[in-house]
This record gives sequence, C-alpha cells and structure tokens, in this order.
Amino acid sequence: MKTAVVVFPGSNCDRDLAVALELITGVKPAMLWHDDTELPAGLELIALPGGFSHGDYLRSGAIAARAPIMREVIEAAGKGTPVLGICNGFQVLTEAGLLPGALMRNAGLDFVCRDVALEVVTTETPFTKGYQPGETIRIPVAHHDGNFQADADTLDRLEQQGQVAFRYAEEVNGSARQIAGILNAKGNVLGMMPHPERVVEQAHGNTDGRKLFEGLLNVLA
Ligand SMILES: NC(=O)CC[C@H](N)C(=O)O
Repeated sequence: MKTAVVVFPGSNCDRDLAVALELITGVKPAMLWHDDTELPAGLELIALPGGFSHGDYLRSGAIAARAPIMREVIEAAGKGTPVLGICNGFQVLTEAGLLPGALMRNAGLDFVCRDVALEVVTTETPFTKGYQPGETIRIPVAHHDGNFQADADTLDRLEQQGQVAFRYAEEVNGSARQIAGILNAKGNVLGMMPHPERVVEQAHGNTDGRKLFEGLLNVLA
C-alpha cells in the first residue's frame, strides 16, 4: 500500500498521520513537501494533515491550497486517487475546490479541543466502510475554524447524494446541519475536522479512528 502525507509550512499533525498510516499498512508513507512538483507513481492514498499551514493567514488552508504540490493532488483526485484531508487538510481541500463549502470561525469563537461524539452517516465509501451505519464513535477535535458552512442547495445535495460522511452528535462549532466530514461527488475525496489519526491504538485511550484507515486501506478481515 503506497501512501503519501503532504507537509505544508505550519503542518503539525503530519507525523501523527504518518505513524498511523505506517501502523496500519506496515509501510512508511512518502512525506511530500508543499513545493514538490511531482507525486510518487502508484499512490493509493494522499493524506493532507492537520495544522496551521502558513499560520492560518488569509484564511485557514487558503495559501496551502495554491501550493505547487496541490496541482498534482487535484489532478490525482480527478483520476480517482483517494484523498483524505484532516482538519487543516479539510480546510485545504475546500480552498482548493476539491470539496464544496467553507470552514468558518467556530460559532463560539473559541478553539475547541476535546473528544466529540460523531455519527457515521454513510458506510458506502472506502473511508467509512469499516464502520456500522449510524454507529456513534468518539474522535478528538482541535480547531478554531471548524464551522462548516455552505448554501442550502449545496447542503441539500450533500445530504441527498450521500456525501455527508460524519455528523457531530453534539454541538461543537456551529457547523451547518452538524456536518463534521464530507465527500466529493465521486466519493474519493474526504475532508473531516475530527482527527482519526489521534485514536488508532489503545495507548491513545480509544481506537475509534483506526477503522477509518483499516477500511480505506483494505486490511479489514
Ligand atoms: N488541528 C488543526 O488542523 C487546526 C486546524 C486549523 N488551522 C484551525 O485551527 O482551525
């Protein structure tokens, strides 16, 4: 299984994501830098980590979305390569136009850093097939710009087409319709604010994030 983690100036969850991917695949991911201009051949997953790319200046993810490597990520996503964006990675994906909507400042204006309950809305995707439909899981969040917003037509479309992957089962940040993670129309790009890579082994206190990577990486029994 060939995976890659894209690192931007200010990313800070890249190592945790790399450790999770190596734990589950047994292979170290390629670590790509934002101004790289080529992807390694045969990638089966491109992962965009959390953090504060470019200090969250302008808007979170806006500058990173215009990095040279993102041209390649956009092209690969268009050809069907799975792309996973976590937290700042989700912000980058919306800013790059790979996912609709925007991540606004949290409704309470606070940085929210805690475990939250999530409903797995669809299991019909490579990212969520390791879960049971409607399952409630606990995954940590850590963000100040996690308030997902889109116009009503877009929100309706996301819901009707099965593009809502995760919903908060409690109030977290003011997100429209409690949306915590969405897919693109093709289903090969997932952005989510919670951090599954932070809960993949018992030492983390819970392993609810592990099934996301296992399902995605086809190592479920
Ligand atoms: N953990 C993260 O990725 C933080 C994301 C983002 N920069 C925010 O605080 O909104």
